[in-house]
Amino acid sequence: MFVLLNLKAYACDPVEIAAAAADVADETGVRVAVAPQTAAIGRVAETGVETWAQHVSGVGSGSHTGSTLAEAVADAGATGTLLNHSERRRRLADIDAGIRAAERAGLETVVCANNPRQIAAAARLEPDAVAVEPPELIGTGTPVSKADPEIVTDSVAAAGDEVPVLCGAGISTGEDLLAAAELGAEGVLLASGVAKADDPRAALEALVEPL
Ligand SMILES: O=C(CO)COP(=O)(O)O
Repeated sequence: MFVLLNLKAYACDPVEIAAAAADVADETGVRVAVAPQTAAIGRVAETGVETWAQHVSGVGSGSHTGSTLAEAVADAGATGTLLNHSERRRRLADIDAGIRAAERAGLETVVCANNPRQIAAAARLEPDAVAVEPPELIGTGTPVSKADPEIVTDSVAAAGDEVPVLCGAGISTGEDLLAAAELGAEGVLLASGVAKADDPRAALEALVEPL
């Protein structure tokens, strides 16, 4: 299972969480990546943890003020990027351009979507993986794998054989992770369960413990 930890814009210490994630990955062999704020990518990557961007713009270098270049986040140490997160929705053409920009920069891509229909469309754009996250469950602590297991199994079917599916929203425990795996997800995307925890290291350790 791939554990992709999205720190969003939470008021957490990204380096402390990244160092804990690097240790947990080393100690358990579980693939754990951290997606911090863009400005923290370099500092997070220095911990040795697999580092992702939360978003890249679908542009190359040029006159694009305020954009986030895929090449720039790759230079800073990121090896992958989320695209079209529920809190950063893009139009289809922008998602396509974002995937192509990420590919040019050598970044792995996970395209997020709300439901199995959107997962089918996202998978046709040929990202490395897709992630289904029902927006109504994000940040609730109610795991998608329990509240709406069919959205995961239907997304796995919709994505087809070629594109792995992650699931997210409300995932915070090892039990949630196992449930996601049983539904066919190859990873989880999570945020508040670790980023807002009093002890993020302990939260991460407990999360991967049953794997
Ligand atoms: O949006 C998410 C991850 O990208 C899920 O957030 P929560 O884990 O806080 O529900």
